[in-house]
Amino acid sequence: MPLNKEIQPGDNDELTRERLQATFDTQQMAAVLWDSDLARKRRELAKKVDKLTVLHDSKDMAFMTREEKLSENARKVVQMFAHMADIVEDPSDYAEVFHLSCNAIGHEGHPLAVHFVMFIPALQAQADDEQKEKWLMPALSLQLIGTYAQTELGHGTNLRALETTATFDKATDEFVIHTPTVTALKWWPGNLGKSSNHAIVSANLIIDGKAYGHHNFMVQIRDENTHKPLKGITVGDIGPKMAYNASDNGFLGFDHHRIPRRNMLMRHAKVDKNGAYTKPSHAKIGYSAMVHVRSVMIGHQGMFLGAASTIAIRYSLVRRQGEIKEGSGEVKILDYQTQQHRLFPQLARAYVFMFAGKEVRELYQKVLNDMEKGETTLLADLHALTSGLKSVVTHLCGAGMEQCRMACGGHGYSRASGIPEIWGVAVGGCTYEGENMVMLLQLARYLMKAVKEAKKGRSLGRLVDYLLLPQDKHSLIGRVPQGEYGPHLAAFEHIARRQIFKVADELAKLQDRGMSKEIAWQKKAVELQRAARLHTRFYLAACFHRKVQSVVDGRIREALADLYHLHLNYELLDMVNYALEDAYLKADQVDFIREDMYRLLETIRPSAISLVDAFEFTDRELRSVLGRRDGHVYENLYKWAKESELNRADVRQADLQTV
Ligand SMILES: Cc1cc2nc3c(=O)[nH]c(=O)nc-3n(C[C@H](O)[C@H](O)[C@H](O)COP(=O)(O)OP(=O)(O)OC[C@H]3O[C@@H](n4cnc5c(N)ncnc54)[C@H](O)[C@@H]3O)c2cc1C
Repeated sequence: MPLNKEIQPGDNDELTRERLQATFDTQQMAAVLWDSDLARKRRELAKKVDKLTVLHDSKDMAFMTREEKLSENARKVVQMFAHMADIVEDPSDYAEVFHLSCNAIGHEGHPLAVHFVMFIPALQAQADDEQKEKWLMPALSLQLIGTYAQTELGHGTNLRALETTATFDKATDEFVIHTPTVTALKWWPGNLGKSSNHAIVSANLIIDGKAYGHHNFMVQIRDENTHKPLKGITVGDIGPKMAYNASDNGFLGFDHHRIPRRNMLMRHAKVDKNGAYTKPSHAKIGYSAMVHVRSVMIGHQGMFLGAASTIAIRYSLVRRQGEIKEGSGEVKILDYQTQQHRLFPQLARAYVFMFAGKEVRELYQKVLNDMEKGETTLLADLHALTSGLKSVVTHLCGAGMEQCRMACGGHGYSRASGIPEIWGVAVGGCTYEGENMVMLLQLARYLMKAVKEAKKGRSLGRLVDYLLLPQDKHSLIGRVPQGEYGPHLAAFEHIARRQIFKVADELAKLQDRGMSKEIAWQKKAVELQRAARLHTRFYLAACFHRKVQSVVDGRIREALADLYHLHLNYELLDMVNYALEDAYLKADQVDFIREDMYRLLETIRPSAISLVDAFEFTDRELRSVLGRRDGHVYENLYKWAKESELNRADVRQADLQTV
């Protein structure tokens, strides 16, 4: 039995030869990436979806109009729920259901996406017991379909400036929801435009003329039977986007629309019938729905980059172009060092983003459990961690996927590669759930607080403990026996710590000179977001280290360690200017890192196919001709092109206009 369980009869010979070189069992590696139980569930689920033709794309999504995509995904999501009990082992297992959705529907969205990703988690976290009783079961059984409406046409990041109002009317025990200006229209919420009949709406709470800031309200927006917008409500779709075009992101306006007082989500903040307001125990407690999405999106981004890496690496093993040695025949493009240097670091990032996603989901679960008991100490840590990870991971994913696309040459630019669709979806993550730059600055604020504590010899939280440690003057990279990577990780730590303290000192100096705190912050904002990025990249490297250490199987651990060491080298070179500034690294050490990175590219090359096979993406899920598991790319590219709507007739009426 070959170690690589992906080998199947009928595969392209080149890929089979590649797969026979595997030094580890791909299914065991899949268990490290997904956890063994989920990996098993994913495999079984994919087989069931293969047999259920109602869940298959009726034609390639690339050839569909937006309206066709929306209808197609509405059809499939209904079928998905109708067959849910036969396909998934545990419908409450988010990861399993997400895998089903990736196979059946893809990444461009469906009418129930925000309902499950944001609406239900927001209800779970912010509704009180009585409200949960009323709305949660109907939501879970799809009697009501909801979205999360926070962003407005005029304001996204600056939540304090949101204009929608919820004014308490004591006489009727109701809130009056109103959109006072065009810029107050809710804008962007997913599945608002056409699909949802309810929305959790963020609005500025006003009682007796006093504003209490934005709070969340459950608002029915469409009739349950006719699906028509209710009186006083204007709702529609915001039009086509870069991607997510199977999703109906929408706009929403209210004309003095009345809802019962008890429609304010009251687990934390409360308003009684006399208009008395009780504030939440923690200022950020209402953000839990956003933190939830951030905590799942890290792993999803890892999956997106993993998918793009799978496509590009498989294709690079099928594609031959040019010769390395004249006369010895065309080589697989993955044999070029430049191609390896382009792709393997992206693969390593995909792995570590998946691992970080898992760590963060575990922390989120812990924070949720704590919050049930009224304990909120870890919420700030989680907020800081997810803010940094969300920003760094989405940014690096976007950049990494673009490398994957370019590595596929012209065919990468075709929708047949599948990369443009995944890329478009992935980079949306740079903006939603908190715009990246803004999130980095929020993490920077936390880091500046942590410096203040560190200077008093105290730690603000586990993730910033390292700020208490002394700074080494010089790195030991290249000065310890070959194969020891402790000094590499120490370099990440050093670079992050130095930048964090440096910018804290600079801020303090500006303020000592009489500059206000706010203006000083502006003067150092770019340096502050750099500090946040470096802190997060250290976290990611340390997370990779923890994962490698936790693996028991020797062969898996060795293969994973190669990827980890490549990651350390590649990322360090990417940020080497910080280590050169204070002469922490010397030029010969930088050369050492580079040479070791080139060595690792060669080491990883024979395992490349197995490292991507280990993601166990199905062809149905990848939706890529280039990334086909069996490697039969060319004949299928030709077949795919023939499906183009422009090929339906040899000559169309419009073609005659130009002759
Ligand atoms: C695909 C997608 C899906 C979405 N889904 C939803 C949804 O379901 N529900 C919902 O409510 N919203 C949704 N949104 C909206 C999203 O949450 C907002 O777009 C996001 O919060 C950013 O707000 P904005 O668009 O107003 O950008 P802005 O806040 O206007 O930001 C524009 C630029 O200004 C900069 N900037 C802004 N403030 C600062 C600051 N304080 N310091 C430094 N720089 C700053 C930003 O860095 C950015 O570069 C979605 C958006 C997208 C793209």
